[in-house]
Amino acid sequence: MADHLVTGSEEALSGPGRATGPGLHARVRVPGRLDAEVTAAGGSVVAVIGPNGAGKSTLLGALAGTTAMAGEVEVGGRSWTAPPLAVRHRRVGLVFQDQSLFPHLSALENVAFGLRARGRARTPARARAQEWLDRLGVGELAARRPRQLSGGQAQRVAIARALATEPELLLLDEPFSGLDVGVATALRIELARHLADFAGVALLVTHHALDALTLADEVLVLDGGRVAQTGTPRDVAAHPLTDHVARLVGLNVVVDADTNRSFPPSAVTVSLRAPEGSARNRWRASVLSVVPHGDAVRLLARTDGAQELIADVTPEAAVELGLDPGREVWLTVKETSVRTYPRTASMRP
Ligand SMILES: Nc1ncnc2c1ncn2[C@@H]1O[C@H](COP(=O)(O)OP(=O)(O)OP(=O)(O)O)[C@@H](O)[C@H]1O
Repeated sequence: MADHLVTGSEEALSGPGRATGPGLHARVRVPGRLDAEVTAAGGSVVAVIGPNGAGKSTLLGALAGTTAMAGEVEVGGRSWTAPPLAVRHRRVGLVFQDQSLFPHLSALENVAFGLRARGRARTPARARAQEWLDRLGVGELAARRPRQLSGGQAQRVAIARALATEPELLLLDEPFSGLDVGVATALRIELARHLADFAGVALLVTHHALDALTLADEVLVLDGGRVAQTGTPRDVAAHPLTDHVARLVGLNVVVDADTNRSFPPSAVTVSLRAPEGSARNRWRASVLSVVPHGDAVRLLARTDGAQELIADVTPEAAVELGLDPGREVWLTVKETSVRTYPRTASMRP
């Protein structure tokens, strides 16, 4: 049975400033790679997160029609799979990490290309393309070829190209990776503005908690080709069900029978001697890495039970305790810092 995801909540539909348009319902099966169901309301932004190989790109490829799948895809109440709709007839806008702009075309021609393919005459297509480049802040670069653009500029052109055709589905596969932090931040803010006006469904594959928290209305967590969790960014960040998401949002999660127990790294005490307290809240562990983290030092350690936990300690404590990789330590957390929640696959009914 496919895992089930319901995204695009009532709040997403009525949320401030969100345009609404065609929604998405898909049940996607790609043997050995993905078995998932996605429902998202028009105007919603769904962050797709999960570890490497989880099936994120496979999901986007199946929706775009470039990856063969079984199941169904329905956009705006119209089936794209029965009968199969050719890739070029799917109203999809794609933005990838490596931009995928045509190298022999100028920025303007790249954006106009999609419009021309949809039957617009040359002059209006070029005028519209220029408008979109202007909106993305790269209007003055219209005549440049992709190789004459910086990574951030090229990604702006790619976003302009994707949005210019007014797609029903916008698929963004790690659009900020490979960009400098400052450039990525500026582009994230810019994209948030355009997504607010976007009436279709946007799926954003990302490895960054910040993207999910700032851009998305809903989060879909994939793991091993299955839907591991769905919910609002706030739900998922507060109650991560997978180690991957726990790491992404900077929390420790330990499993205890039918419950997850989560706690922040700042709540973990590190000592060299076995501390008092319940076995539930203390672990013997070996230090794996020690890195600066803001004003603190972040320690990653593996417990005797092979669980990886993170702890933040002061730089003084790190020196005093000799916290180098390989060091055997005890980790303790106070019960009052632990949040307990069920190990269910969805936070929503
Ligand atoms: N063209 C392909 N043919 C067969 N299997 C593939 C193909 N592309 C990916 N896979 C496999 O499908 C599974 C899902 O891969 P996918 O690329 O969708 O994961 P992902 O979540 O996007 O990962 P990443 O974060 O590393 O990009 C993996 O096991 C992968 O090895």
